[in-house]
Amino acid sequence: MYYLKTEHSFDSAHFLAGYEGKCRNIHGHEWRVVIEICRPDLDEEGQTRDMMFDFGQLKKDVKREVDAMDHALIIEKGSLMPATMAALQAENFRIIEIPYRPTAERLAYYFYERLTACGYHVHRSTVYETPNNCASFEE
Ligand SMILES: Nc1nc2c(c(=O)[nH]1)N=C([C@H](O)[C@H](O)COP(=O)(O)OP(=O)(O)OP(=O)(O)O)CN2
Ligand SMILES: [Zn+2]
Repeated sequence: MYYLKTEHSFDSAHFLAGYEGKCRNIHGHEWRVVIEICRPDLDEEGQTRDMMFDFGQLKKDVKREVDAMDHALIIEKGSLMPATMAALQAENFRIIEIPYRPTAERLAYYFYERLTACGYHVHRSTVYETPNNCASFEE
């Protein structure tokens, strides 16, 4: 099996609703997203001969998906009071609501799904919250 790996980062804020500890407060991370794709064989001719996939295209697709989460407040749907949401929206802050807690695990799954939907056979999706802490999803 051949594997290709690329990564891209985004800066966004989140908080963990219901968490007992400092992470219940809004705080930010430089999230590092590492995507690994795999394929058992290589292209046999043309521009991508002896490649499983062109890095250039993979990098573009990963960057697009990751940049879509950049400089936002990522919120679990329903975890803020409606008045708080309304006030944030009135300020025109960039809010991304997701249907689950914005943990590294869930974001790893989120990017796994997004890149799979782009047609990649994703081997593993890893999201680093800090340089030392990461979570991965793979089938
Ligand atoms: N399994 C998971 N555990 C935690 C997650 C997560 O996504 N998956 N997330 C958090 C918080 O978001 C928090 O930002 C990270 O907490 P912590 O490790 O305490 O981060 P710090 O870098 O600030 O740690 P210090 O050692 O205090 O510098 C928590 N857990
Ligand atoms: Zn955090």
